[in-house]
Amino acid sequence: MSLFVVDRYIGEEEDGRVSKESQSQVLLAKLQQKVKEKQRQSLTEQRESAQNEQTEQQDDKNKEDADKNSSKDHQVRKKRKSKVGAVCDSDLDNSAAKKKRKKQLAQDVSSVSRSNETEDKRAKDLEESEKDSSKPKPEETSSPAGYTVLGGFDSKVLQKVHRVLPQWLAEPDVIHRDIKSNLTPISAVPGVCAQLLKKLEDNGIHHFFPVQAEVIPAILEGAQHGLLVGGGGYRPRDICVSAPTGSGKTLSFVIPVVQALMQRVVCEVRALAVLPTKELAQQVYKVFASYAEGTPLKVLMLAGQKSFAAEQASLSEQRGSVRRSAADIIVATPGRLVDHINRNSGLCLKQLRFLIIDEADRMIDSMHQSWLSQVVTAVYGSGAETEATSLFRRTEVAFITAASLSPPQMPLQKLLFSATLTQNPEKLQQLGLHQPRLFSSVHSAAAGPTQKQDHFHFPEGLTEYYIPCQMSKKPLLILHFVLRMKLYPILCFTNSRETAHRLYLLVKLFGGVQAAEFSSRLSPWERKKTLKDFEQGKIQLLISTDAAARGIDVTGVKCVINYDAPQYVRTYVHRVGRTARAGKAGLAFTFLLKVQETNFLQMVKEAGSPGIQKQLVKPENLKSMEDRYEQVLQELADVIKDEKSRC
Ligand SMILES: Nc1ncnc2c1ncn2[C@@H]1O[C@H](COP(=O)(O)OP(=O)(O)OP(=O)(O)O)[C@@H](O)[C@H]1O
Repeated sequence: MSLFVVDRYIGEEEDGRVSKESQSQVLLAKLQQKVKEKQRQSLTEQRESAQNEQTEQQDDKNKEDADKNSSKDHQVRKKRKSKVGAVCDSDLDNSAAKKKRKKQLAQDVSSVSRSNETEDKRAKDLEESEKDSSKPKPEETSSPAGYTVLGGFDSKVLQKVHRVLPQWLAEPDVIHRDIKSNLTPISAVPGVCAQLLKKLEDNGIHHFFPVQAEVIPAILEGAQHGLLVGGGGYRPRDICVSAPTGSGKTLSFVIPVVQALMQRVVCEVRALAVLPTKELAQQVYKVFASYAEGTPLKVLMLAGQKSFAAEQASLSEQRGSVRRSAADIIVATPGRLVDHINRNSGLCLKQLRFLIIDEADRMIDSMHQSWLSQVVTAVYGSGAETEATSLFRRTEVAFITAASLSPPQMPLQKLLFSATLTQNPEKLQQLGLHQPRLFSSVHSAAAGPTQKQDHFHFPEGLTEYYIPCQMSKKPLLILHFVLRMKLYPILCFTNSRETAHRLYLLVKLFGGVQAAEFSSRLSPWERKKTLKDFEQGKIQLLISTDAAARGIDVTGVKCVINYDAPQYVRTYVHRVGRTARAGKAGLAFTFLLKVQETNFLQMVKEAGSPGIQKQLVKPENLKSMEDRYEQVLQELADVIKDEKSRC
């Protein structure tokens, strides 16, 4: 048996420090232990078999001698019968045989002791090597049992293996992060049709943001010869976009998809956008619906806002004797989408051309729900009826050969968008991307091989602060912040819905600000209404769980407060990204307990934050609020008690 030591990239956490407890060492130690057990076992077996052999040999000898003796006795007895005086001769023979037997026995004993000596020596060696196991020697590599022992238990320096990204990840098309100084007039971006340009103008959009100026032409290029083939007659490349929060990623897929589909003749589901939450689906649905207006395209949402039956009814319509799709573009959440696929509700994805995965890193994390594999099966799955009627062949991504290109291809192009797109190739692998092309504001190659995987760009207009505080003073501090600084509208995040609810009750009881809560405590309808009120300025302070951390686009949020520090850097990036959107300025404050400070600041720094400043609040500034605060705490206790009794 031989072991191979493979230097493997074991993640960024291990970078720079060699851990004794690293998985590979533990595994190696286990293997070595097993090898030693085997060696000991084989030694015991060898010793036993040697002893057995000798005992057998001895038995055989004795038997042989006995046989010889008996035949001699027989002859002697014969002779006795003939010669009486021959007795002495026979006695002489017997004594010679005894002597011979003794000599043989002595030889056997000495050979056994010799062999025992060798075995003892081996066992001794093994014991010694075990005692000295922390310092294995190279000679140990050849053991009697034929095992090869590699490595040892001493702490040796592991060879540092740098992350090597695939070329498409290492060398992306770079997107400028600074929106304001990199605006492109909408008419200067090639490929956008007059109808959509007018629509953009009508919506007050005169310039494209950097991400839009790069990504819109790239998607359009894949559809310039119609929906069947991309540039050069090949299947279009999948597109991944990693750009800061609020940089305008939504329009960068809405515009090219609407344009690519607007010339269609027959209504079929050709674009599917999947988003993690109902609220985000609703938001993207609105943008699609707005730009599809005035075209023949129909946009539909499958996110559980309506009943399943109502959604099912809206999916298709009867035209004469055939049922036809009633949607060209569907915006869905993964759960509802899978429901429709599994319950055969009439959702047909056989003509799907664009699969848009927004908040892609979050969607990859929810891949265990296998929503993507179900969509892909629905796209490529064979159906007798479609095979017969369809002009086009659908084949999953594979090697391109002359034969595979001969029939007209109906490709499925995947478009991925996120502010925190993972650079982990193993995670991206799950998406089955075809010759992907990455557009990113983070240039990995330029940043060097030691750059952390979780490295992101923050919006240019964002200013970050942290406020050191004590647990008991946090509620009072937030009241001070909200009521004194008046940076409305404020979006405040907590780590649980219970905290969000209590904080909301406290602020409401204290008075002086229009507050609301946003979490899974509310029904979908209440959540929708709350967001609308917040957008319209009816709510000045929205206290929310991470339900509103991602993607939610509320224009003009001036300030984000992390009442509870987020545990993960991605959560932080998305939370603070609710402000400083579309090139505007914004503030983010994070309350940090003493114990959280070091780790949190390190995490944010490593994530690529341009700098987070310390903001101190003098205790005397809180003095004037303390009496009222104590009184409100009493009232809060009563309200909570009352709520509990009603549950
Ligand atoms: N070219 C543009 N000109 C002016 N405003 C724009 C333009 N493009 C987008 N916006 C506005 O910028 C805001 C942010 O856009 P969007 O929601 O698409 O950002 P995003 O990159 O998807 O952010 P997130 O990562 O947080 O989801 C929206 O209010 C949108 O209307």
